[in-house]
Amino acid sequence: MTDERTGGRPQVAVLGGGVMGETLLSALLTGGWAPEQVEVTERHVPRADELAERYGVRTGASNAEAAARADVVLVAVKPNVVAGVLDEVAQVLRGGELVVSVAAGLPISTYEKRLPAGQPVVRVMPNTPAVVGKGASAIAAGTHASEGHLVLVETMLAATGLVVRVEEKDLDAVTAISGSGPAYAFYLIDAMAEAGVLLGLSRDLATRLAVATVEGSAALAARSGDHPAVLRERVSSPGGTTVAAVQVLDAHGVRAGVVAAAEAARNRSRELGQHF
Ligand SMILES: NC(=O)C1=CN([C@@H]2O[C@H](COP(=O)(O)OP(=O)(O)OC[C@H]3O[C@@H](n4cnc5c(N)ncnc54)[C@H](O)[C@@H]3O)[C@@H](O)[C@H]2O)C=CC1
Ligand SMILES: O=C(O)[C@@H]1CCC=N1
Repeated sequence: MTDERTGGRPQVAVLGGGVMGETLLSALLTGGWAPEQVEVTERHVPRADELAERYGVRTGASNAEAAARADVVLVAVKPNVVAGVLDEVAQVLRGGELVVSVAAGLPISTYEKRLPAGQPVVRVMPNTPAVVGKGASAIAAGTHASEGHLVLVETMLAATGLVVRVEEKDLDAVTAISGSGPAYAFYLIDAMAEAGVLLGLSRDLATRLAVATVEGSAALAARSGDHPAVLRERVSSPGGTTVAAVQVLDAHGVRAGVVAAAEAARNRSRELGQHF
């Protein structure tokens, strides 16, 4: 319902209340959606109860029932579950609803084949820092999605952080960089903290220093607009500690490892799409 009683906001059904479903639910509520304008389906009943309690939203197990009440159907289940969920909701869609999916790898064309003809679909690749408003999401329009649908998705994601529009062909690469990317950053933080402990710092202090350093470096990179290599050079005093450290990172192939990791993620994203 998009009338005045709902502040112009469409009714949203979030299908799947896991990590990403909860993140998007929380972003909708932060972005001005009222709890009664959002509904979550979740197969695992204790988890559904937890979300109802925490956010005051209606929860249930029936994807079809929630979709029948919704203007926007937001698919947030694992890729291997998406086909079954679409078959459930396709029966009740009236054609005007927007279907949004965050599932990794699955091409828009496969949604369009399973849904009623002409159904608007927008694909999104978000990431978990969205839960603190520091996420990075890319969105791509399906065949029948209009400018208005993209603007609506941008509004829905407004509280999550950066939102960019991309062509769908780029979403596997986006998944490899920003979708999976928080795991690379946490991997680095964990390794830095572990190194601090090895060097004699307490784990608490080492972790706080590592987190603040990565957070501060990201903020500096974002604000300065300088190339990351220039920012790295500014840390590197001639004959000092940083060049000694970076030389060891290079000798261990860390840069090549990051590139290979991203390629593996991109390839896995493609594979997920093929098993739809
Ligand atoms: N976790 C992440 O960082 C990101 C995840 N994604 C995508 O988000 C989707 C969800 O991933 P996560 O939230 O991490 O997984 P998750 O496993 O935490 O959440 C999936 C939820 O769906 C529920 N579920 C399973 N079958 C269902 C059904 N038939 N009807 C309703 N609920 C059902 C599960 O009980 C679970 O709570 C995936 O497609 C993934 O590719 C996209 C970007 C980032
Ligand atoms: O690991 C995954 O498949 C999902 C997609 C991007 C981040 N998490």
